[in-house]
Amino acid sequence: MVSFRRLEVTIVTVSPAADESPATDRPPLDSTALSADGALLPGLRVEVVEETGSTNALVAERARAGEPEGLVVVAEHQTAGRGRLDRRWETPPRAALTFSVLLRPSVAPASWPWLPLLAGHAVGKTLRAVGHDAAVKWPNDVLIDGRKVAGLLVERVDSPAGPAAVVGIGLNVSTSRQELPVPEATSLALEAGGAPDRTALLVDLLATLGESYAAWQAGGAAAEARLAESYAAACDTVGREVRVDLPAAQTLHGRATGVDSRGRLLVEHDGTTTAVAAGDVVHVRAQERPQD
Ligand SMILES: O=C(O)CCCC[C@@H]1SC[C@@H]2NC(=O)N[C@@H]21
Repeated sequence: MVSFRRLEVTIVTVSPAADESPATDRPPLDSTALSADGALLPGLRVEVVEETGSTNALVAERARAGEPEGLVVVAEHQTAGRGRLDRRWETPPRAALTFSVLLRPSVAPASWPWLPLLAGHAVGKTLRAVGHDAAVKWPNDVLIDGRKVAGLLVERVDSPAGPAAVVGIGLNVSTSRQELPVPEATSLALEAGGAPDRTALLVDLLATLGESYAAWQAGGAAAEARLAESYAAACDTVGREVRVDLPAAQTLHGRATGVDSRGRLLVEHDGTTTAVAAGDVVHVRAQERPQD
């Protein structure tokens, strides 16, 4: 099991406001500090690559070849970054934190759907710890003030060494308004008037993720019940009118009322509650609600 200690990291502002033209002075990650044999992050092996197609693809390949859990690959630039539902995830070089973590959870596969929620929750906690008003959007996004700042893509990989999960995280750090793909997205720099140091932020993110992962693996059903409560409290989706596009081209409209002990979103409509295991959620404004 991966276990790595909590680190106190000071996040310093180093870049100009991202609202202006794209920053040209984006400092590289400190790969020496990150890769120093787990010195900063015991239990993890961090590799920084200048450019790759997708860190999820790269880590999945390593998982198939038998790599043990704890590998983290961070890319300064992805040329074919993958998002959920076959979407693309594009960020300019050094403007984001784009990385993937290889895990081999010992818990039953039925519990694995917790992984994206657990990881998104860890990103939200880390951002709140450095002063951002971050919330999670079920199941895979992290928002600041209703705008998406981070997305997660968790993929299962089968290998002779057993099943693995690749947890991919993309967090917009110094991305300017004009570099963002949609107006509903944001970056830390846009929210705070300057970008944090990405190395320190990555260390903090990985430490928080490691803590949550260890507690989940060790805690069984009680830990999942606690996680459901804590996730729901940090979830911007809960309490909202939502439209959920379900995998079988069906759509569900209703009010999100909570998250159950399996991580499913509970959606209430006409007195009936549906537990949603997978779907694309839209937070619906009142005027967009369908006529009953
Ligand atoms: O919001 C989404 O749809 C998920 C985006 C996930 C992007 C990250 S960036 C690091 C990792 N590598 C990928 O190709 N995708 C994930």
